[in-house]
Amino acid sequence: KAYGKPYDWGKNDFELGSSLGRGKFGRVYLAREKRSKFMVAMKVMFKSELVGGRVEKQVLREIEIQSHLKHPNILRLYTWFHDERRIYLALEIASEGELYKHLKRAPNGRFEDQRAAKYTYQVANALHYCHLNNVIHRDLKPENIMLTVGDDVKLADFGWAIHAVSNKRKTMCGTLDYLPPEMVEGHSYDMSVDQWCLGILCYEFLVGSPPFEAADTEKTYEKIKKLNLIFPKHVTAKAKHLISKLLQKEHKSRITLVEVMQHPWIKENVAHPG
Ligand SMILES: O=C(O)Cn1ncc2ncnc(NCCc3cnc(NC(=O)Nc4cccc(Cl)c4)s3)c21
Repeated sequence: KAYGKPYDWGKNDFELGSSLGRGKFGRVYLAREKRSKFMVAMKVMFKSELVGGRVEKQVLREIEIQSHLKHPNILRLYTWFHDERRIYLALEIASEGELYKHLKRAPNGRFEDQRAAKYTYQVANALHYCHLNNVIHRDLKPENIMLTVGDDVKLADFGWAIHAVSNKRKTMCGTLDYLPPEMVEGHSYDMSVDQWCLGILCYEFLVGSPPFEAADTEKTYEKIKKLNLIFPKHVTAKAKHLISKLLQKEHKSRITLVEVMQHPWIKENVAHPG
């Protein structure tokens, strides 16, 4: 083979194993690279479905973005390839699957401060790395965050969301809850949309549901624009301070990801951040 030219991987390099989960656009299998015996999570998508869903460009953008991102809290996309009918993504394995199902299964459907703060810190760290690489995730939510066997989170799915069929959020507008005001109002937006989403995520970790959840689209938009933030009494003052500093209507008033990682609520609840 020509040296210097990256090896072009194909499906014959891998043995597919059991199914790890199913999403809107395909299934995920445990897979092993034959020569090295390296294990991956192989996401297999049908081109016909992607074209139907008009998301093929997003998958290609995701591949372009994610294959260049290397960070301990971002799920690695090792390689990808396609045959006449399917596209394959060879992904890092996060054996605990989607964080969403762990949130639903936690006592009272919410995380304690230590766990919520640890995951908030790790997501802020991953987002900070993305922003340093001019990547805006824009679709942050518990379904797009994977959990490892070591209880660390991995940001995933830099394209469009897929949902594991079992614990899919009931209403397909789950993403809607996370939309910042500037996106609801169709205004221009910048990197700080991720800070807004991190605020929604942190709230959902501590409360078990997003702050502006409502019965329908219109009501959710109204609550986002009105920004009436109500905290249950178990949420501590420090946590409320951090979330309120992220859920600012004015993008420029949102605290930075570095300030999130240094916030007293994080310092107090995360053993050794960094
Ligand atoms: O819990 C599970 O779902 C199963 N499971 N269990 C363990 C495990 N370890 C790693 N990954 C898993 N699942 C794949 C997670 C994804 C990461 N990146 C993605 N990207 C994507 O779907 N892109 C995409 C698809 C269709 C259209 C468009 Cl626009 C974009 S999916 C795992």
